[in-house]
Amino acid sequence: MNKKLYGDKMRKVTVRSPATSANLGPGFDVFGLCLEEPYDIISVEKIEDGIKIEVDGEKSGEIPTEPDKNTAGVVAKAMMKDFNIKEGIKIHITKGIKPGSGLGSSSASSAGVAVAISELFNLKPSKLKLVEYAALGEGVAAGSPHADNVAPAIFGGFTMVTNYNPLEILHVPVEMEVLIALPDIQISTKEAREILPKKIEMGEMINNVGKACGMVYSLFKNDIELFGKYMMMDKVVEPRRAKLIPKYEEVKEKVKDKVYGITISGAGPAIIAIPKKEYILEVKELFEDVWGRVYLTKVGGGVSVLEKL
Ligand SMILES: Nc1ncnc2c1ncn2[C@@H]1O[C@H](COP(=O)(O)OP(=O)(O)O)[C@@H](O)[C@H]1O
Ligand SMILES: N[C@@H](CCOP(=O)(O)O)C(=O)O
Repeated sequence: MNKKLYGDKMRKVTVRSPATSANLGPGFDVFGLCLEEPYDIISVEKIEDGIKIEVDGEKSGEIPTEPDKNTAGVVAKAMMKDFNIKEGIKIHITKGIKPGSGLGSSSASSAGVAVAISELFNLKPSKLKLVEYAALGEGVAAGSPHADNVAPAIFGGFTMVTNYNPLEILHVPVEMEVLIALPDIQISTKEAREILPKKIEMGEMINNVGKACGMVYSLFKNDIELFGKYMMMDKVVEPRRAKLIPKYEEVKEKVKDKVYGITISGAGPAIIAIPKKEYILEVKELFEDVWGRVYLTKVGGGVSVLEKL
């Protein structure tokens, strides 16, 4: 971090905002995991007035720069109003996370800008409050302000959104290596939510609550095998979205003895797997052959400040 004396004269803050993997099977709209890679780099700089947004990097041509349509702009606008900030800001986003990937691309911008603004104007909100602001961005990207990506992006580790209105987040720090495959297609979260049922059967509910409880228990017992087993047992969302991802079922079957768990990351098409140590490279190569891009990464610690000027 740049250690210049900034005091009141701080002009610019740059943060690294990570990808996140939501749902983890049975924890739809509740569970989220922060990843170390990929990530967006976001800087927020004071200007005279207004909110200006510039975007470059992965598929940046597809991302709106109007503040009301960009997730970062929506978050910035709300924070500046609530904290009565009279100056303007320029937000520069370098996308490292492909939009429509199932890796919380839109949320990374929301979470990153929330942290950068709070540092730049010395606002000191709680982490929970930052998640609340960041979740507003998801309203424009996904059509609902779900917080299961922004929560791990801000807290790091594994998070559970246990209540909306008021928002409640539980945080569990975890260490784990994960493989993320990114097939070369885009899935809009909004559309992947529309194919889900509005109501589910009692049996499906009992299954998913049971498996989700098992996953949380296994984290506290450090039992990665049990965590991965339950992660693959979602009966509600994953089976309905699996058909959107080419070769997903086929590959899942092929690697079932080489990973502790595998499921769709967020709304897809990204796939998250927890590989058994001895098969990491084998599974990585298989994913690369079928889907192209693969990240071998770890659970991360959340948005970090890179520079203050
Ligand atoms: N700052 C941003 N970063 C990424 N996507 C954004 C941003 N602002 C708005 N969007 C829009 O959000 C949508 C991508 O979000 P979403 O479908 O939830 O995918 P992801 O899983 O990658 O977050 C795209 O329509 C994109 O144009
Ligand atoms: N719970 C949401 C998560 C969407 O995550 P994203 O990374 O695809 O934006 C859902 O599954 O719809």
